[in-house]
Amino acid sequence: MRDRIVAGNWKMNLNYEEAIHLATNLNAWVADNQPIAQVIIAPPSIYLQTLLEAVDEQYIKVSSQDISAHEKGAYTGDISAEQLDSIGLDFAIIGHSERREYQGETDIIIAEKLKQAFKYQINPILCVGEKLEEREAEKHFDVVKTQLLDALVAQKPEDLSRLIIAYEPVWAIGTGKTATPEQAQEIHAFIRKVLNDEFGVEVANDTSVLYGGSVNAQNADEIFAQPDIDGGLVGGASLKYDDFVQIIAACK
Ligand SMILES: O=C[C@H](O)COP(=O)(O)O
Repeated sequence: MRDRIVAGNWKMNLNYEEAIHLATNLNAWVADNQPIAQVIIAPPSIYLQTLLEAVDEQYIKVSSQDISAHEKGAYTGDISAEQLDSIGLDFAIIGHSERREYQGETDIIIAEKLKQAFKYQINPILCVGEKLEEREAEKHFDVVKTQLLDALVAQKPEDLSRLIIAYEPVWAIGTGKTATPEQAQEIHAFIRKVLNDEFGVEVANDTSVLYGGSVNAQNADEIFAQPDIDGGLVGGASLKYDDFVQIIAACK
């Protein structure tokens, strides 16, 4: 059985008080409602340690939004896997399309980040997904396959048991345009086929593949009902308590 997961990527939103307020309310909701899905929050890095202490890890896991490709040294602003591990953090989003676009992250850099995560037993949420022009040119399967293989072939096979994948079509992120459940299912099944062909049936069957891109309280049910969609990576709607708990509850 694959893990069902709903992760909230807060991106660069919420001040300190808002972050504590949302995290503690979510923690209480999860404790009361015991959802099937593992709930993860990915706050800005400045709040990671505080939120690790503010929530109960049996209810909510805390994730970094990024990880350095380097072990240590003169990399101003970076946070290393070892540092994240040293505060007890178990998850990191890697290769989000906003970092690919605004920070120039390539598949080669992303492969290095994954190696660092695995070295320190951090579970990476690897983001892949095509841009609008790539979808319109019907290149989305090729783009996603290349992103997956470039990131994963360099990893040790035994580390792949920690892997979580998030398929996020760039044209659906923050735009209000969601992939239809059928479009999302089609590419999630394709991702599983690539995993099967390259890394074997166990990795294909056991890796949770999340959908991200304008998931909200209204569309979550239908998206999460697809057989190859194991949950969601949620941006905007994860900042609103009422919406996010409905999305968590929709992941059955
Ligand atoms: O990491 C989350 C995604 O970028 C989705 O963001 P969104 O739900 O605001 O479209």
